[in-house]
Amino acid sequence: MNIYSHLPSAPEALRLSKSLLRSFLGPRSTPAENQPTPIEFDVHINSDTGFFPPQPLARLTGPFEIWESALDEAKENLVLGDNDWDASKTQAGVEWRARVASVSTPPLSTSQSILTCHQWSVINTDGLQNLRQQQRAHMVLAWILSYYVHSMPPSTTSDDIIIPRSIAVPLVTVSNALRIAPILTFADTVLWNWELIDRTLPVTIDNMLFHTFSGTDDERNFYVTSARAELGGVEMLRIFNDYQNLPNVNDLTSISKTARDLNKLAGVIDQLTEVIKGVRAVVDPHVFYWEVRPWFEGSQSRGPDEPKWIYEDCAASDTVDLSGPSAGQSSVMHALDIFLDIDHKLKERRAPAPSSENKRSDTGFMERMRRYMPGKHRDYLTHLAASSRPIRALAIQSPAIREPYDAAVTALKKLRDQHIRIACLYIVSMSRTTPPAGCGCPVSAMMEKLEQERAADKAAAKGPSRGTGGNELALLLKAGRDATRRAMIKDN
Ligand code: HEM
Repeated sequence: MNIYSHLPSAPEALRLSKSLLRSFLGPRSTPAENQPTPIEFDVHINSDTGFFPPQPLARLTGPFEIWESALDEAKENLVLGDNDWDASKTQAGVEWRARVASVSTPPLSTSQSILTCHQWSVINTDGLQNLRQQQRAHMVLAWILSYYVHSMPPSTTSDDIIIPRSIAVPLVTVSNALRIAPILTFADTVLWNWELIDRTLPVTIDNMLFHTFSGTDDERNFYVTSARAELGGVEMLRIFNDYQNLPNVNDLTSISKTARDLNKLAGVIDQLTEVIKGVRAVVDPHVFYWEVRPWFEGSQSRGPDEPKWIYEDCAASDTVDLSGPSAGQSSVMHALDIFLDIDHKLKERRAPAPSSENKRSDTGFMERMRRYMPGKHRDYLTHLAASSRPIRALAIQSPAIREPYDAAVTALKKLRDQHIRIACLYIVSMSRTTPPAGCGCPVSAMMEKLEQERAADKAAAKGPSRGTGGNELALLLKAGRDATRRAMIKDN
């Protein structure tokens, strides 16, 4: 290793020395001793998997095997409830749901009672022996829940949707143990939803196989893209960790390292932007919008007039968090926001002042999304947020860090600009199209075109597009981008 390449040049050393003098007035550093290590938060930075478990979660056995087989069967046979062109699939859904719910409702007929040969019951989750088994149980039950709700034919009434106790009770119990929302989350679709293609090879993106609801490559590639961003983020976690563990933040060596690491961070964020951009090549927007995204909807994702999900035998279904999964629940992205001190809640006085649209947006969204993360990951974020050496404050005091800090913020702002474009293409534009047609004949094509025009009118009348969390999409994402820009020191 050439150590000279890591030393500052003469003018840079002069600048750093001046900065050092000024830094004595800056934030006080605290010794790094007795700091919890990332691994205590289930964040495996050293083994390169970050918020992913270091190995895939093993299939559950014993009494829990019934959940695993129900999920296998659902993946094989179930389709979205509005897919009415394949009667055999519709029937498979009816039978599967009856079996899962058999513990709630007595069988109606002899033919249905035959279906209960695998006896469903409310399985006690005390038998799950460790964190990994609890995570697996959450993932399997959350997928079963999504299959249960979204394979139902579209409701013609506003009646609540009852989630049978066979799913609801163990899901809520295991969610309480993990301190995560009792619904499909980013962890269930990305962090815990994979196995190794070749078990003799390490955990890398090319060696991970993701499972899907729709059976499409588009859905698989959507998870791969999110996973790629998540694994790319491990390098950021290392940077945050190194900074937290510096014995002192004010000496010349530390300032020089921090400046270098912030520049490196800007480079990593640029790579994540490329990853997000890359989704266009591998995920078809129409397939995503019509065949993948409906599986992600949570309770009342389409608005407050939609039927609510009620968890049988679980107290206070009304107050639990039941939004759908989103990369907004990725702990890596939250860690980045915390490290750079992005003020999504508009609590700080920063320039340029928030627009009236910014103020109208859902400023509590990012904080709410943390409740959809595993509790241990949230603890890591809390730990990071409690740092006694906030980097933005240090950058304000230390000219040598200011520019690299602003470079990292600029990179994150550009990432959010790019993400807005993607979200608009995949959701806002696609909401004006019609679902894929069952037949390719010219009459059908003409009917489809007419239908599309009608749908566009309807979409315009329906108001703004919503995220899976039910929020107003464009307003939310732009507010996040503007909050990022507001962190720039040179404008303040
Ligand atoms: C087809 C690709 C994607 C689409 C359509 C999409 C769409 C969305 C939507 C609609 C939201 C609003 C929150 C909600 O769900 O209610 C959101 C939030 C978010 N997404 Fe994506 N997303 C995509 C890919 C990604 C990827 C690959 C990342 C990885 C970095 C990402 C990171 C985020 C973050 C961090 C948020 C929270 C809001 C913010 O930080 O600006 N998204 N996304």
